[in-house]
Amino acid sequence: MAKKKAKTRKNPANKTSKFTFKLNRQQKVVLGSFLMLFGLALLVAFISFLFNWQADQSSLDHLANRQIESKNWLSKFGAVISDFFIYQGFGIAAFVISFLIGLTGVYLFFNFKRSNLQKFWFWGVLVMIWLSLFFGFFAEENPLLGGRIGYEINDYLQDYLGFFGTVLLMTFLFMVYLTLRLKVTPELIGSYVKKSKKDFQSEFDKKSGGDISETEEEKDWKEEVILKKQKAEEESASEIKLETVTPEEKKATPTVTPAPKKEQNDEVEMEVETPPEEDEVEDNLSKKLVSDFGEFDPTLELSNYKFPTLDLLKDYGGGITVNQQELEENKNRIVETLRNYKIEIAQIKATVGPTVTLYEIVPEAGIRISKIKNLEDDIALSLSALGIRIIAPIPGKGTIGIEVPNKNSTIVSMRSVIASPKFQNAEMELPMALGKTISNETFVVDLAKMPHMLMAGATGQGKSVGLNAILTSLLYSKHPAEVKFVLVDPKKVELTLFNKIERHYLAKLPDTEEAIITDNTKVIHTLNSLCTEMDNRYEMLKNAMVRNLKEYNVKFKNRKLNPEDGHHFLPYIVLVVDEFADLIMTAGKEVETPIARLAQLARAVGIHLIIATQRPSVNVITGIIKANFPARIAFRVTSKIDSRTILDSQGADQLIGRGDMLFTQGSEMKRLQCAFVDTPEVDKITEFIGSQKAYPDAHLLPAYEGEDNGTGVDIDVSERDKLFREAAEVIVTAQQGSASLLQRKLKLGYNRAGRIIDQLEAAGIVGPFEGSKARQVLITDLAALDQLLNE
Ligand SMILES: Nc1ncnc2c1ncn2[C@@H]1O[C@H](COP(=O)(O)OP(=O)(O)OP(=O)(O)O)[C@@H](O)[C@H]1O
Repeated sequence: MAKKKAKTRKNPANKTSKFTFKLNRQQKVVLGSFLMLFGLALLVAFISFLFNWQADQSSLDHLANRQIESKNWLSKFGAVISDFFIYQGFGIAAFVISFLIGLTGVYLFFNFKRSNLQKFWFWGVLVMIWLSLFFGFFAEENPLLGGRIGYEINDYLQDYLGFFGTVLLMTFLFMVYLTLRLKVTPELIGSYVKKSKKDFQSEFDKKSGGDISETEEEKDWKEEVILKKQKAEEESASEIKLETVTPEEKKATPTVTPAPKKEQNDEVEMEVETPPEEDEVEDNLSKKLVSDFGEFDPTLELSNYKFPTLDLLKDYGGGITVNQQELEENKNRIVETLRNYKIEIAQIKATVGPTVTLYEIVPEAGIRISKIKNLEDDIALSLSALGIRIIAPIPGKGTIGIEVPNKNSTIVSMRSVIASPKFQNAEMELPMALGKTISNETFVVDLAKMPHMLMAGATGQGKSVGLNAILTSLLYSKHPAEVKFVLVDPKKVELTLFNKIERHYLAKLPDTEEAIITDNTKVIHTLNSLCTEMDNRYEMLKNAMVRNLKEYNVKFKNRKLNPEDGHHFLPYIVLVVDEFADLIMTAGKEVETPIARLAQLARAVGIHLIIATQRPSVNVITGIIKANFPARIAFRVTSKIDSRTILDSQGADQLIGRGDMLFTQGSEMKRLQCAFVDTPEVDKITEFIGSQKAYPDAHLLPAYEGEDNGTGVDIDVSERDKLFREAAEVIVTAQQGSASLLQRKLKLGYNRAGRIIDQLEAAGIVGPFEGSKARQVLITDLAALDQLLNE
């Protein structure tokens, strides 16, 4: 039993070796010793053949005649086999064969790892052919050196490549051997030459030094110096040794396990067989596909697509101008105001941004931070400026920040942020260049990481420009195959420009005219369709055994997923909703529920949401929405309450408008000046894209089957799920009509549980869909259920 087990156990060390047939240890020893001796015999026969080949020519013709003797040390066998390998074969290069056969014997006999052997054979045979060609070329008249093969190859090459061509080819092959097999590189030769030069020099020095007689004193001094030098060298060597060797030793220690002592009385010898590793067919297939066709390129269909150029964006010119006088005045006022309240400042520093200047102050020891914070309005009054914001303390800096708006603000052009290396070199999935920070650095974030964003701001403060800036960033960085937008614009005027890129970048419901959604019912349909798309994508991810869209696409590009199984490259989908408040007011739960579902689940499948609203009140941005939108942008809002709703802290009410904004992604809050992109610029960009070759249609989302005609009341009884009854019992017992309950209790996938719920609704067991609440259960107990189902 134990033996059997041991036999089937794999030895990971031998994973790489692949054999076509299996030998046990005894067989290996027998075959190994045979091959070793056979290799030796060949060697003897070959050597002997070199001396006797002419004399043995006649014996070759009369093999059967026992009267005719052969001079070869291995007689007729030796003569025949040598003639075969040397004269008819590779010439003296055939010695390599005897070596390879002998070596194979050694490997088998001592049970060495065979991957090295394969290398020996591969390179051995190549060397043999090369040598044969070499001798065939340079010693054509001596058939023993190049053999027939050398002669023929040389003849063939001379016909096609000529004399020089053949020499060049041989030289090239020689270099290939030196580089790939012997790992000889020009650097190595260089260092070798240097070393031998040094050796030569020192030898020379020694010799010439010996001639000149040194005084005893000089000798002593030299010896001393040499000794010191040696000592220092030894020391430094031992130091280096300590550094380099220790980790290796450390690494080796835990893995070294003492080899089991061989039993002296080995009565029962256990044999461990290592079955060959089976190749993973799929993996092999994908590797083959990749090697044949290269990685899948999703951009191939629009391979001539040209990204919009920078000159489509306007340069609003001029960087930040520092007004020394203004800075000085502001500084004095801040210091004075604080002094009036007995707050002394130890240090003050100003950083000039595009719209605001940050004055960082370090108060004298013992000053309470809250005291400064409370002086916000007083400082604003003394500076007679709006939009003062006090950050006390600035996280991670240990200073207090006072942001004061500049008299003349600078426009941050979209062009400058798109052209910045930060954006151009951003290794992000969905990079968005939002604008510039207070220290005038371009601020780029990844929407894929956020994973959803909420944007609020009173009217005219820069929301639409902000949305355009985000969309522009994505247009400048992503190919139409990689990202699709679903645009919801109840105002009907803000996003219409993007209609031009419908067949490049937009996604829409099938059988709809316009890709940009302006109508409330269509919004509901589209949101539900996105939920279906999300579920479908989850199913695909599950089948592909990956966790997120990025991994899925990598796997698909590597041709590890078969398109015939329904797999295809998945673009990111960015849903942009402008005027969310308007939607919620008119459609309420019908919009909130799918938005909440998408926000909760869609991140892994590459669906990201950007929602903008004028009115960030609590009935618009509900708890569930807020909880799922960690990234928030606030433009200027009208009240502290609005600021709290959107940012969970005040500050947005202190902004100065025109793209001045606060951005938070959870913890830290950043003040930014939003990049400005004007409508004509967006027009030019969409025109540039729209005039290029496009896909036949916009990206189609799954068709939405409305509740009235879809999940319908008339689901065929015969189409009920096998677990229908069981599910009904679970629901009735728990008196809770939720799909997730079924998922947990019956261990089902989301889709199946959802379908069962629909069937339960059709059977009148649960009530209709009620948004985020669980459905009402219409049957009170199991008896009633039995009665209903048996009817
Ligand atoms: N980043 C910015 N830089 C400079 N000016 C800006 C910026 N953003 C907005 N503005 C100015 O503010 C004006 C209004 O901006 P925008 O149309 O984006 O406001 P909004 O918040 O979308 O308003 P509404 O909610 O009424 O649509 C713009 O026309 C522009 O002049």
